[in-house]
Amino acid sequence: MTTGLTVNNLSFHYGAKQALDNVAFDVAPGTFCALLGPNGAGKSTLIALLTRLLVAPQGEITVAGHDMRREPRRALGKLGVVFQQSTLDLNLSVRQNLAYFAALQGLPKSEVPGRIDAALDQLDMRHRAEEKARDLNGGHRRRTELARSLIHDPHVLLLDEPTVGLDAASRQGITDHVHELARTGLCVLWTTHLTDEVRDGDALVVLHKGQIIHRGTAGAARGDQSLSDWFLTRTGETA
Ligand SMILES: Nc1ncnc2c1ncn2[C@@H]1O[C@H](COP(=O)(O)OP(=O)(O)OP(=O)(O)O)[C@@H](O)[C@H]1O
Repeated sequence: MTTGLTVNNLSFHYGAKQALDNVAFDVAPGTFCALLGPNGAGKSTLIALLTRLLVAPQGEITVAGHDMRREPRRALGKLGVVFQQSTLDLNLSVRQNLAYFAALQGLPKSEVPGRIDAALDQLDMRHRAEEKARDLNGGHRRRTELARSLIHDPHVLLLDEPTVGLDAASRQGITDHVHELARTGLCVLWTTHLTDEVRDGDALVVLHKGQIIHRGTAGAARGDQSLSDWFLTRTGETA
């Protein structure tokens, strides 16, 4: 039994359209895994299945040893998620957004203030805690969402193209920070179509037209080429 993320034999159709075809991979604790795929590869569908927004008729998903089909509450309880679209309530403060999520997670009330402070400290956001989410820039909103995703001590962190719409400095900051979280033992799955967010030491899963066409370490995959050129030769798409 793994404490990370395991996906086996996962397929999904939207009507006649096959979005995922027999997808299988795993991500160990302490690993930053980049799920790289061009537009339409199936990344969002995979994230929807991993978060149970969609349920696949076939295949297995295990989160920290909990089977998503048989023990969905336990599996989801070990997951932290940052969706592609912001899900902050812009009329609430940073602290209120996190408190709302803590209540949804059923965390004991007495623990909530301490957990919020610890999560905000991790993202260097404690000094912004009382500001309305509406008044934050895109990078700080993302950091707030990342802090929120950590508040219940997940074992597995899923991020669906988390840098979309951010400026270069914010993109770099979030990418660095999540790599650091993986170094502290978290199992991270980061979907992207941008090869510059992937580092040589990262685990790499390449999804193309619903199928996994490569698994390995990014540095070993690209060899002497840039990852972008390697990706182009494998998929015919630029990234
Ligand atoms: N609701 C839907 N109904 C029908 N087909 C869909 C639906 N959602 C996605 N698809 C198709 O499934 C395939 C995978 O889409 P998905 O959104 O998962 O890819 P993606 O890798 O996340 O792409 P992007 O980076 O553009 O978000 C695509 O061919 C897409 O057109």
